[in-house]
Formats: sequence, C-alpha cells, structure tokens
Amino acid sequence: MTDTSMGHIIDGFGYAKGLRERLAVKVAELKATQGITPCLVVVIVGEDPASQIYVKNKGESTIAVGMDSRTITLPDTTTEADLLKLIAELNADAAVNGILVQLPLPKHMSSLKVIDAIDPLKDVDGFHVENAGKLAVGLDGIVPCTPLGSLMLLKDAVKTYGGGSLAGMNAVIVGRSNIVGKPMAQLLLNQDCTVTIAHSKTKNLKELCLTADILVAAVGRPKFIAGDWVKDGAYVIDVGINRIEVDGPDGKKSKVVGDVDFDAAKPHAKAITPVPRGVGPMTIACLLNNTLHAACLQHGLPAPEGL
Ligand SMILES: NC(=O)C1=CN([C@@H]2O[C@H](COP(=O)(O)OP(=O)(O)OC[C@H]3O[C@@H](n4cnc5c(N)ncnc54)[C@H](OP(=O)(O)O)[C@@H]3O)[C@@H](O)[C@H]2O)C=CC1
Ligand SMILES: Nc1nc(=O)c2c([nH]1)NC[C@@H]1CN(c3ccc(C(=O)N[C@@H](CCC(=O)O)C(=O)O)cc3)C=[N+]21
Repeated sequence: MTDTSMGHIIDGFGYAKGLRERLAVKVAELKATQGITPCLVVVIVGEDPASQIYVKNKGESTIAVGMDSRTITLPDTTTEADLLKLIAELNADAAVNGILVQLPLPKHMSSLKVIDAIDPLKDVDGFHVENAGKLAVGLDGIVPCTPLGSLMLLKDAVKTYGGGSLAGMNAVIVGRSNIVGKPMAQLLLNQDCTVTIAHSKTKNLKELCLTADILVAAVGRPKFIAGDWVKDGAYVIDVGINRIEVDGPDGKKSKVVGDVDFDAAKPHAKAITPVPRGVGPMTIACLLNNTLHAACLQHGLPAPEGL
C-alpha cells in the first residue's frame, strides 16, 4: 500500500464505548429529573449458544449504562401462544420500556407474528411493521440497531476521512433482510445516497460492488466479498458475523469473521470496519440507545439529543 490515506480501520468498539458513556449520562439525568430508570427485557427461546452469548452481553451492557435489565429464558418447547401471552404481559407492564425477542426463533414459531405482537413503542429492535413503515416514509420511529449503528460509523468515517456528507454517494448493500439490508437502504436513502440493494439473484455482483462508494455487506457468508470487488477509496461496512473453525497450535478453534475478506479489501478501501470490533458492538450500544428513546416516548418526553 503506497497511499497512506487509504485503509483506515473504523473502530466500532471504541465508538460504541463512547456512545455508551454518553448514554450513561442521559440515563442518570432521566433518573435524577424524572425518577425513571429505563428497563430492557430480552426474551430468548431455546439454547442456541451464539444467541446466549449476545444475550449475556446485552444484559451486562444494559446494567453498565445504569438501566434495568431482565432476561427471560424459555425452553424451545414453548408454544407460540405462550410466547404471545408473555409479550402481552410485558406490553402491559409499565415498568418495562423495551422488549427484544432474540432471533432466530425455533422453527415452530412465526417471527413475523411474534414481532407484530410487541407494542411498537417498546419495539427496541425496530422490527415491527409500524416502525419499518415509519422509517420507509420518513417519520420518527424506532430504527433497527445494526443499520443505525452502521450509519453512525459511516457518517463519522466520511466526516473524518472524506470531509463531506453522504449525499450523492453510490451505496451498494449486499443483502435484503428485514433486519439489516432493507432498513440500511432506507437510512442511506434518507441521507441522499443513490442506493442499490443486491441479493442472491443479482447479476454481475462483482461489477456492481465496484461501483460502490459505500459498500455494505450483510450476507452471512464468510469472506464472501473479495478484495477486488472493492473500488479504490470506498467505505466498507461489514455487518457479517460468521463463526468459523480454524487450525490453531492446539487443534481447531472457533473464530468470528465478517462477510468481507478484510485483509484483501483493506488496501482498496478508504476506511473499513473490522470483524470483530466493528458493527457488532454498535448493535448493542444502539439497543441501549433505543431503550432510552423508548422510555422517553412512553413518558411523553422528547427523544434524547446530542448522542
Ligand atoms: N453485526 C451485527 O450486529 C449483526 C450481524 N448480523 C450478521 O449479518 C449477516 C446478515 O444477516 P441477515 O441480514 O440477518 O441475514 P439473512 O440470511 O436474513 O439475509 C442474507 C441476505 O444475503 C443475501 N445473499 C445470500 N447469498 C448471497 C449471494 N451468494 N449473493 C448475493 N446475496 C446473497 C440473501 O439474498 P436472498 O434474499 O436472495 O436470499 C439475503 O438477502 C449475518 O452474518 C448475520 O450474522 C445480523 C444482525 C446483526
Ligand atoms: N432480536 C434480535 N435482535 C438482534 O439485534 C439480534 C438478534 N435478534 N439475533 C442475533 C443478531 C446478532 N447480533 C449481534 C449483536 C452483537 C454482536 C457483537 O457484539 N459482536 C462483537 C463480538 C463478536 C464475537 O466475538 O462473537 C463484535 O463483532 O465485536 C454481534 C451480533 C444481534 N442480533
């Protein structure tokens, strides 16, 4: 690499830490002035070990910023009707400000139906159709954590390394899920980017990616985006969290990698998020942000500003 103005690593871990510190100040203010302690309830159905780790991280981070945290663990034999009943109880409980049902759910449940049962004002994931619809038409609502955190990192990186705004940039998002790809597209459109969403039926994906000033990878395939798919000077946001087995000195061990071949992409990128310590920590910090936001909405208070 000859150009030293390229290949910056976007420190999602550090940015998330700063955001949590700013949130802790706002939470303390809300407690002192209104007597409100925001409370997040995470519901997990089944024993998926990866999900258990994220749920544990969420609980610890919630407590660390001064909020209340509850985790409800249900066996994977739980019926959909029982889960819906629990959600109804949490909706009715005024002490609960945020409800997150960890995905994926066991196969015998419809995640759309379950998400639809959550009070949109307590839907801190921002997955309810009412919040998705608000984002689509440009109304204030709760925005999904991973796209929100990705946008924060992107804006900061463009400000730091590019000097300008996102307006007019070509954004290509690989992945069209309701929880990452689609809301990310909406957020970037709201920033006046020219947005293309790619998926498994997209033709000439490499050529399309090479047109991207902003490339967001949310595919769920390890190192799927090769280095020569990245245009020189592009901003690369790698959302992927893929656990793979690698050979270590003492046999096989598990490691987390993204959807982008980081080492190969980095020399081309203006700035790129690593995995781990990129988007992942921002997802959790934005969940706390959304819980605080939800608590304010429920009490008729303005959304916290200056975060
Ligand atoms: N960092 C974080 O905090 C989070 C990370 N993640 C991670 O992000 C990744 C994506 O998650 P999620 O959106 O839920 O995943 P989904 O499986 O729901 O969506 C994957 C998307 O990738 C597309 N895709 C799959 N194969 C190809 C291909 N060969 N070429 C082009 N597109 C393809 C699919 O296309 P099609 O629609 O045509 O099937 C689909 O739209 C995962 O690694 C997940 O673990 C998820 C949430 C939070
Ligand atoms: N209802 C619901 N909402 C979610 O937001 C949700 C979900 N279900 N199901 C699973 C996915 C995944 N997800 C992550 C959260 C944090 C990290 C994270 O903290 N990652 C760290 C550590 C990675 C590691 O080492 O495992 C990092 O990237 O540095 C990653 C992924 C939230 N998700």
